[in-house]
Amino acid sequence: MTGIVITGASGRMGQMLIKVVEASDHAHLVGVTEREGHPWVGQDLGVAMGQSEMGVPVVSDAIEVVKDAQAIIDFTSPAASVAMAELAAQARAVHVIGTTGLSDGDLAKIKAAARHAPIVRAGNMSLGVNLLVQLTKKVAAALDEDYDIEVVEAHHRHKVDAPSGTALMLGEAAAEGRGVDLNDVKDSGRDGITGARKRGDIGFAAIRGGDVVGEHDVIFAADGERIVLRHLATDRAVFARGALKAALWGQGKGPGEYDMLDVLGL
Ligand SMILES: NC(=O)C1=CN([C@@H]2O[C@H](COP(=O)(O)OP(=O)(O)OC[C@H]3O[C@@H](n4cnc5c(N)ncnc54)[C@H](OP(=O)(O)O)[C@@H]3O)[C@@H](O)[C@H]2O)C=CC1
Ligand SMILES: O=C(O)C1=N[C@H](C(=O)O)C[C@H](O)C1
Repeated sequence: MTGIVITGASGRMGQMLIKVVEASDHAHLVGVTEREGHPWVGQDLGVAMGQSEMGVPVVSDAIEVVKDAQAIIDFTSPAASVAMAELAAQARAVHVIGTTGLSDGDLAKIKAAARHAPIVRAGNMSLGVNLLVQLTKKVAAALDEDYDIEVVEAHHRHKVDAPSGTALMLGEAAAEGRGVDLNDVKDSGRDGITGARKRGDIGFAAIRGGDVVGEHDVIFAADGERIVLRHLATDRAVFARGALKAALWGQGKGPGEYDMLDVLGL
């Protein structure tokens, strides 16, 4: 049984991850974290959730629980994930990072931590999206710049980052298929008199509202036809199941940065 720590236990993904790990025959919870000052901190997890005692502490200082863990599953905030990467590296535990909105500076710190322990990171941990990444690469490689590529995503009203991590994964896949660097062709947040679309650009658009779990379209639009590759997530369990799979897959792996394509063998 692999001992797991879940960070951000009260969050949308934290709660889903707790359910998925609790239901697993291959993993068990050794601790969960919440940010300092959160009302759950200091309580037993079961009691905090309004259920019976689980024997799992909710702590704000992750050091207390990471020492007993083989893997940490982390869907929180960029600052929290960077701090956790250092702790997980010290404990030589597998760190699964689902957090999105990471800056280049955050990514550099995560890369440094991965010199000491395995880190699996992906902006989307579902099988469906990772398959769509591969399909996007293939379609982009088959089409020339007569086909304008646009990535459109929709998420719930609470989401704080845009474009979504998934949209960026899909944009990077499209750029790779075309043999270009996304940084050179990325066009996001159009507003006002932006001028006509530049040939070869990869555009991004974000919709925020209600309780949308996560929807992504990759559109290849040419004169006379349009190809649309679409993924609709309707249940956060798809992300949580992928994250647990990554935590188990990472056991025994050497230090380094991995993604869900590695985990899923895609
Ligand atoms: N890769 C993937 O497949 C997916 C990625 N995500 C990403 O995961 C992240 C979280 O999403 P979601 O669950 O919806 O967000 P939530 O805001 O619901 O949850 C985040 C949780 O982390 C807590 N937190 C913040 N800082 C710390 C800290 N230092 N230590 C411990 N806990 C902390 C927050 O507490 P508080 O609210 O009190 O600050 C909150 O409970 C986002 O970046 C999102 O984009 C989401 C779904 C799938
Ligand atoms: O914040 C979310 O909810 C989600 N975030 C991830 C992203 O940024 O792509 C994955 C999923 O779409 C849900």
